[in-house]
Amino acid sequence: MEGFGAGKVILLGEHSVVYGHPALAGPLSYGVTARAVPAKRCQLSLPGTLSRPQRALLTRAFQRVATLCGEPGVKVTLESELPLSMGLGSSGALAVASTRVLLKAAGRDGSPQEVARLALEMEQEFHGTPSGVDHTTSALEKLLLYKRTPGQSTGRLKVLKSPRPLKVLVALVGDRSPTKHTVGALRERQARWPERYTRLFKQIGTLAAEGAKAVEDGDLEALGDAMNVNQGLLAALGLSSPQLEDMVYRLRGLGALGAKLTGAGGDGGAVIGLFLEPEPAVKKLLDDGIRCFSSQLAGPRAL
Ligand SMILES: Nc1ncnc2c1ncn2[C@@H]1O[C@H](COP(=O)(O)OP(=O)(O)O)[C@@H](O)[C@H]1O
Ligand SMILES: C[C@@](O)(CCOP(=O)(O)O)CC(=O)O
Repeated sequence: MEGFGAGKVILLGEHSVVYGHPALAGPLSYGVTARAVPAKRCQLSLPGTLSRPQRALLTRAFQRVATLCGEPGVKVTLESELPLSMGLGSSGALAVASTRVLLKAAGRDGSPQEVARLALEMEQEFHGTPSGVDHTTSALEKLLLYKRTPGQSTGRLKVLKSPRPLKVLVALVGDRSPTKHTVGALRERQARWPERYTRLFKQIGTLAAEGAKAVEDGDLEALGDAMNVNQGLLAALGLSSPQLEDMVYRLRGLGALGAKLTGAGGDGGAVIGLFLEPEPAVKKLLDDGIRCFSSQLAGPRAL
């Protein structure tokens, strides 16, 4: 038995989404697969390479969703294609994959909405107070405009249709930045200078709403411009780094319509570039030894 949870990229609106503003996010084809085999009791099997605190965290998170699924008698193993804490939603994907396989083991399929509702239990263990955008995008596997309900980790969403293929290049740079730390450090700055930070969050939320309209209108140039402006605001919030900035400028130099960090940011993480055709840029970066790949987030696919 298997369950899959997709990774995600945020095109516009990370961090401000935590404060109740909209974000535009889409699913990756890479993700996490959870596999279950019959066992005496419900358990998560983990590789010996994980540290003791990591094991404890994962076991706790798994147990929360296992309880809700009625503790089916299975042993679950995980296989991830996503780098950890690099902005691609590995924890949300893990939560969705585990939830899907536990539901299946309990004899239920579960709608994407139900999967998202249950997976939140796990995601809360990783993030504390997630906006919900990661695991919701992972469960629905659609391009979404998502807005958190104040004080909660669920929200309202609109599934967006793109008349044009929406293709991004994703490049990985620098060291891991756990989301919990980045969100926590920003929370301290926001608490100290609330008006200044609230102003920036609002502006980012407006960009996300404008970006969603640009997607629906097929105006990729307008979407790319919103991404570039969003990057400037993320840097103003203290979420970028020299390595992330270098990659942003590199992708723009390679023809990206827009480029920005995606996810939590920090010292390192993922940078996305919106391209009409990303493959030549992917090839160039791979030749230079940079970890990267392309992904289509929405829109018509070539036959
Ligand atoms: N395959 C996995 N194996 C073990 N832990 C994982 C796995 N995928 C995700 N995690 C957990 O999720 C955390 C990463 O989540 P986070 O810092 O939110 O970054 P992101 O979601 O951007 O990858 C890891 O520290 C770990 O606790
Ligand atoms: C920074 C944030 O907006 C997105 C984090 O994404 P990731 O965990 O870095 O993939 C946090 C959240 O939405 O809960």
